[in-house]
Amino acid sequence: MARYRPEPPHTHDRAPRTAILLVNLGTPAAPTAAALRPYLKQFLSDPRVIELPRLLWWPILNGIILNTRPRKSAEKYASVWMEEGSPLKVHTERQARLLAGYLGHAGISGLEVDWAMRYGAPSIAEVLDRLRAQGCTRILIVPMYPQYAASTTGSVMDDVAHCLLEWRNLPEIRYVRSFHDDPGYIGALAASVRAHWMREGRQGERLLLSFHGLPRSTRDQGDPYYYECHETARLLAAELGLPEERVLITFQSRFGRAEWLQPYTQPTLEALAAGGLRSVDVMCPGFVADCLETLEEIAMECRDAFLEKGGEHFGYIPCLNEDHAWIEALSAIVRTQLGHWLALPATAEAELAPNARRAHAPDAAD
Ligand SMILES: C=CC1=C(C)c2cc3[nH]c(cc4nc(cc5[nH]c(cc1n2)c(C)c5CCC(=O)O)C(CCC(=O)O)=C4C)c(C)c3C=C
Ligand SMILES: [Fe+2]
Ligand SMILES: [Fe+2]
Repeated sequence: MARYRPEPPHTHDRAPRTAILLVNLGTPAAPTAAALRPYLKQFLSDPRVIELPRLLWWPILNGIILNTRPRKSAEKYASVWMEEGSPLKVHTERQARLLAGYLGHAGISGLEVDWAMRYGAPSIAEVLDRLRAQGCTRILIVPMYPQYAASTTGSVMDDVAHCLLEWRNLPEIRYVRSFHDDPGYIGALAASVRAHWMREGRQGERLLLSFHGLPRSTRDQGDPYYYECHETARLLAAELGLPEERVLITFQSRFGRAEWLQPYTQPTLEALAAGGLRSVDVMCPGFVADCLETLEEIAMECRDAFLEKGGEHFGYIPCLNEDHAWIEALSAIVRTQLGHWLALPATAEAELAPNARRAHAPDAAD
C-alpha cells in the first residue's frame, strides 16, 4: 500500500503560495446528544487531553462518559447556540474573514486565510488538503490559544504533523506558539475591559480573570500554561493601572476528580459574595472567541452562583471575538511570522505593531 497520497498536479513548478490557518478547539455540529457523542469521543480520546493509560481510560470514556455527558452538554450548548451555529465556530469563521480583510488592507494580498477545528469539522486534515490543492507550499498555523498548553497548542501541532505523514511534497510550516504577552493582545484585552466599564458607568470591586483549567499535575510536569496565564494577568493589570489586589486569577471547567489548577472559578466567586463583595467584573482572557465555556459556564452558571450568595452585580466581559483591536493584534502577530517568508510592502512594515517592530529589529533573536 502506498504510504503517500499522490500530489495535486504541478505543485512543484508553481511560485510558492502562502496560507494562514487559524485553528480553534472544535465544537459539535448541532446542540444534540447525537452530535455531541462523536465530538466528545474524538476530543476525550486525544492522549494530549487525557493523559491516563488507555487501558484505564477506555472503559471510563466508553462506559460512563459517552453515555451520560452528551445529553447534559447538549442542553448547555442549546442555551448558547446562535442562528448561524455554535458560537465558537461562528466567531472563528468571522475572525478568519476579518483577518484576510485586514491583511489585504495592509497591502498583503495573494494569501489564503482559512480556519479549522482540532476536533469536529472542518478538520485540520481537510483544510490542509484544500490548501495543498490550491498550491500553498508555506503554511502558518495559528492555534487560537494565547497561552500554550500541551493539551491545546501541542495537540494542534501533533495533528498537523500527523496529517503531513501522508504528504510527499511537504510544505514549509511555521507556528504561532503562544501570544500570552503580545502587546497587541494585552492592549485589546485592556480596551475591552475599559469599554465594559464605560458601558456600565462603573467598575466592579474586583476584576476576575478566569482561565480554562488543567490538571495540576501538568504544571508540576513542566507545562508552562499556568505561568503564561499569570503573565497575561500581570500585564493586563499593569496596562489597566489596577493594583494587584483588585485582580484575581482563577481556573474554570474542571473535568473529573483529580486536582486541577487552583483557585477554581465558581467557588472563588461564591466565597467572594459570601464574604461581602457586591460587584465583580469577569473576563476570560484565555479564550479569544466566546463559546460554551464562557457563555454558559461563566456568564450563566457562575453569575447565578455569585448572585445566589449575595452578590449584586456580575459584569461578564465578552471575549475578544471580532473586536477591532484584537483583529489588528492578530494581523500584527501573523505579519511578524510572515516576515520570515515574504518581503512585506513598506506600508505594512510602517504599520507594524510595536511588538512586531521589535521582532524585526536587527538585534532581535531570530
Ligand atoms: C480533561 C479534559 C479537558 C482538558 C484538559 C481541557 C483543556 C482545555 N480546553 C480549552 C478550551 C475549550 N474547552 C472547551 C470545551 C470542553 N473542554 C472539555 C474538557 C477539557 N478541556 C470538554 C469535555 C469540553 C466540551 C464541553 C463539555 O462537554 O463540557 C471549549 C468550548 C467548545 C465549544 O464548543 O464551545 C473550549 C474553547 C482550553 C483552552 C484548555 C486548556 C488550556
Ligand atoms: Fe476544555
Ligand atoms: Fe461590571
